[in-house]
Amino acid sequence: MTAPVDILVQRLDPDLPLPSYAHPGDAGADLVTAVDAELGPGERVVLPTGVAIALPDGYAAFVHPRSGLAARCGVSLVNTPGTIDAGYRGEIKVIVVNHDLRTSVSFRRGDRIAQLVVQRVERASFHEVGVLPGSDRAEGGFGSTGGHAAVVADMGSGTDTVKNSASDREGI
Ligand SMILES: O=c1ccn([C@H]2C[C@H](O)[C@@H](COP(=O)(O)OP(=O)(O)OP(=O)(O)O)O2)c(=O)[nH]1
Ligand SMILES: [Mg+2]
Repeated sequence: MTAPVDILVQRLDPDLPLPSYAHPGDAGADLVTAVDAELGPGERVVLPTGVAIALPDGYAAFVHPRSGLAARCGVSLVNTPGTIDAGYRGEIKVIVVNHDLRTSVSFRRGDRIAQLVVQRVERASFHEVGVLPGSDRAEGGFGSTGGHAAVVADMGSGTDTVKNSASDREGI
């Protein structure tokens, strides 16, 4: 295993843990909520985590959802992944959303709500040109290669459910 990157952490709430990996080899270090919260269907909230960090230059950290919360409760992050810049010294906050249409979800202080993935990032310098070099993909995008899911539109009572035909699904 490669040597870990040292990251300075300020504990803004002395009773809450530092970000921590559940297992060796995990990519994400879990973050906890510093406050209780209850989210109704479709609601969102910004939750404090009780920690601030100083990333080394050339790194960023990304706040990712936890798949267990997503699968069990429909909970994700509005801005997934949230970006923590190397120069940011404020408290890491997590913008949680309850995507479930029927069920509320509650969090208790100390619950693990998200995970922080630390990565090296490149800085780019942007050079304006009149014409870009050609490529095989060219301007194709947004499903241009096909193979995506069918759209099923419910047209309301008294009408049949309308499914897009395969030819409709070859891109937009
Ligand atoms: O989920 C997140 C996303 C961002 N941040 C903090 C760290 C980040 O460095 C800063 C700014 O984030 P971002 O650049 O995504 O937001 P912005 O809306 O562009 O704000 P700004 O104008 O401050 O850059 O907010 C969080 O604590 N949690
Ligand atoms: Mg920004």
